[in-house]
Amino acid sequence: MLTEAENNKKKVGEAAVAYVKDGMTVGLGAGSTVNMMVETLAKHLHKENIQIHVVPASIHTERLAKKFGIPLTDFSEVEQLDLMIDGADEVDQQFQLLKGGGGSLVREKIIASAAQELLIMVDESKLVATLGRFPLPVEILPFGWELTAKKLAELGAKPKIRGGEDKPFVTDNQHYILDCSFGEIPNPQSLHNQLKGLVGVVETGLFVDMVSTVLISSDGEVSTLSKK
Ligand SMILES: O=C(CO)[C@H](O)[C@H](O)COP(=O)(O)O
Repeated sequence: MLTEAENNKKKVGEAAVAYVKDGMTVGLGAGSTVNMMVETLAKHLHKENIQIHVVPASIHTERLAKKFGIPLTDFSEVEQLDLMIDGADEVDQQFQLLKGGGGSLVREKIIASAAQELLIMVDESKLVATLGRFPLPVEILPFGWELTAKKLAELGAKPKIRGGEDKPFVTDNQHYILDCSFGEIPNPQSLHNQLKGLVGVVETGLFVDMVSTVLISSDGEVSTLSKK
């Protein structure tokens, strides 16, 4: 028996796989919504007799795709993807995203930047007027992370090392993540630019002007918001 949250993830995943067509190269993000969607995608490919190739954004997503027999590819073979399907931690009214709660923001952003369309799956609770309720994940180099945290604090954040100082969480890229509470982020592009200007910052979880379509689940129903 699925919980309400799991059912919402299942339904939004079912809606997302309908965008996957024969011959596509598809990026798959990371996180619990994507995890649930991978099995649904495998069933969709089988049922519709569709052949695709997938670029996964995390080692975990890669393992899941392999488990369900979904063919993989990478950037040594493809330059452009037709579609990227991913989750998000927050979506604002301008379709700007805050991502990285699952720790895969760098690879997700690389794949999304190579995709013609970025399709985001969320439940209603992730829609916000302004980004910033969820602490912003910032991927950083482990070397000198304490200094990078201080620099982020000088820019107004309250940075916390993910996993704790004794055993920081290590990303698939062998980096750390600082979860940074900035309060409201009215101008995501400007904050992103400021953070990227710091030595030691690899990437931020702000995905600005990348999304075309957001699928939103609520009470087991899915609605679609598309950017004009
Ligand atoms: O950005 C992400 C991973 O880096 C995830 O897409 C985001 O954290 C949402 O995850 P979930 O589907 O578990 O709520």
